[in-house]
Amino acid sequence: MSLPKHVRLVEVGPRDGLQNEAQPISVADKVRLVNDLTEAGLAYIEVGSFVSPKWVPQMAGSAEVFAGIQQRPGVTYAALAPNLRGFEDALAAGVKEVAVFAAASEAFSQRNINCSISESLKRFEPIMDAARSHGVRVRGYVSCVLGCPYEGKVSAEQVAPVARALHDMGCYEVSLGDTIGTGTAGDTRRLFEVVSALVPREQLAGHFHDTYGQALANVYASLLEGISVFDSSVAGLGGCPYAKGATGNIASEDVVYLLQGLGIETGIDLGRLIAAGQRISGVLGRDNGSRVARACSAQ
Ligand SMILES: CC(C)(COP(=O)([O-])OP(=O)([O-])OC[C@H]1O[C@@H](n2cnc3c(N)ncnc32)[C@H](O)[C@@H]1OP(=O)([O-])[O-])[C@@H](O)C(=O)NCCC(=O)NCCSC(=O)C[C@@](C)(O)CC(=O)[O-]
Repeated sequence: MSLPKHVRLVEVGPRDGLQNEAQPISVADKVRLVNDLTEAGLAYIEVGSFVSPKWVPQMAGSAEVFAGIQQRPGVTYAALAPNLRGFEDALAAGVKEVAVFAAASEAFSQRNINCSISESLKRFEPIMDAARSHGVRVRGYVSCVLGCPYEGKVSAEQVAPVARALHDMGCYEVSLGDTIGTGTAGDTRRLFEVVSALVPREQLAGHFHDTYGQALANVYASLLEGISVFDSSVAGLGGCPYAKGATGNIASEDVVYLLQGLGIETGIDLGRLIAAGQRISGVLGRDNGSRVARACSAQ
């Protein structure tokens, strides 16, 4: 299969990245990050989550972040919604695209959203109905597609029916998340081979965490499988509050560098992206998790 000419990056740093930080982050810093990412040319930014603040305190204030950002026409600003309440709060905040999130492992589903996989899929149905009537697009996530922090190895055959259920209920795209970053390039190729029998490849995305240093290899393996949408996080921010030991998402800067080297367009200004990552890393007082950003900033 030939490589795609264009890849779309879904920037999840402000959500998946910041949700895991222990220290409080001001609304102003979140707004600045989203605006910086817009300036860097990201066409899709996941800004926040309308989840319970008891479960994920860092995402409290997502409505204020939406109110503060400068939205550029043509850019999608999205949020997670775990239930109808979250969807309604997102709608009230003016959100035009939401994401629902399920898991391929029962134990993770319970720890993350306090219900079984099948209960979660039922919970999404009223969101899909409400989204349709308000013209809101819905993206779907499946977590733990290559491994679970509680159950260990997860097979592609466990993932495929969950991805299909999200697709069948109307999610226009399903992102497959290697939540704990244990997957290898071989596992990734097999995952997309199996899942694409039930969901078209053009409607699948890859979401890789870099815990074992395999994320970039997994992006490349996915490209070879015809996948052309990837979730990534500026400065490699992130982890998952319900996946102990999971490190950051793959760094957006590193993915852009890989894609540029392959002659694949993203529309992203790497210099501006690096600057955005340096700034938020400074705010958080942590090392920049992007190797490309670290190397470029050292020059
Ligand atoms: C789903 C629930 C709410 C169920 O949690 P629950 O406790 O079963 O829900 P409940 O309906 O019994 O409500 C409990 C309390 O939460 C409130 N509540 C209920 N819903 C909302 C809402 N939408 N917004 C704000 N508050 C809400 C509700 O009002 C009530 O408040 P109380 O009466 O106790 O004061 C909870 O488990 C939750 O919020 N979980 C979110 C977990 C999460 O955000 N995880 C991280 C995102 S997933 C991820 O990172 C993986 C991904 C996507 O990146 C891909 C990958 O890497 O794998």
